[in-house]
Amino acid sequence: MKITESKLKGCFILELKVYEDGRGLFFESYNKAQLEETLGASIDFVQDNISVSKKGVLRGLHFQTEKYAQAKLVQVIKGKVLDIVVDLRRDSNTFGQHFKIELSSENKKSIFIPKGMAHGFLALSEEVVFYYKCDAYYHPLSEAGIVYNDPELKIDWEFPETNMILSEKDLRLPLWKNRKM
Ligand SMILES: Cc1cn([C@H]2C[C@H](O)[C@@H](COP(=O)(O)OP(=O)(O)O[C@H]3O[C@H](C)C(=O)[C@H](O)[C@H]3O)O2)c(=O)[nH]c1=O
Repeated sequence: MKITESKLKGCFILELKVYEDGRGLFFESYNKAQLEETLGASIDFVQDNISVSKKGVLRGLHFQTEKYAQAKLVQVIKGKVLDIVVDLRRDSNTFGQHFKIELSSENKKSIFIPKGMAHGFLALSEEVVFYYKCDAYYHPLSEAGIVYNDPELKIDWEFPETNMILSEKDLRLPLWKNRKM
């Protein structure tokens, strides 16, 4: 597995080693020891999530606050997404900046997203199966987010806004300047 740090400190891109043969292929989607060695810290995921999205679905930008903040290991099992991570950490020199990457079942890349980040993705293929591990449980009262088209974040989703599909909840998410801390 090749691991490189993104421009957001602590957010890593994992390129998994794929073993192909006449039957198909195999790859380790998660290896605790290798990830902990990279992080220099322990990681204990407690919840796995799967979402299925059709082309144009945008889920995000989401995060959980305070003690329910989640670190995530995200990957695409089927299809392709544009994945976006926003640095919410006030003491970070990339505070307010975002990192974007294409994740797909083809490139088999995954990203480790540390606590203190907002996360979202846009489905670029007809169907996307998105799978991710979280190191804190879902806690609805701690759910928070930032609206996808916030004028300060200036995220280019590289997709026609008229073709985007968002939940009512996500359309009503606050601006960056009004986000829940
Ligand atoms: C996140 C979550 C949701 N739910 C329930 C709550 C709703 O009734 C339903 C759909 O939830 P939601 O619309 O928040 O799902 P997404 O829009 O995919 O949310 C995710 O979107 C982005 C990409 C993320 O990174 C977050 O982890 C997560 O917020 O599942 C649960 O039961 N457990 C959970 O952990």
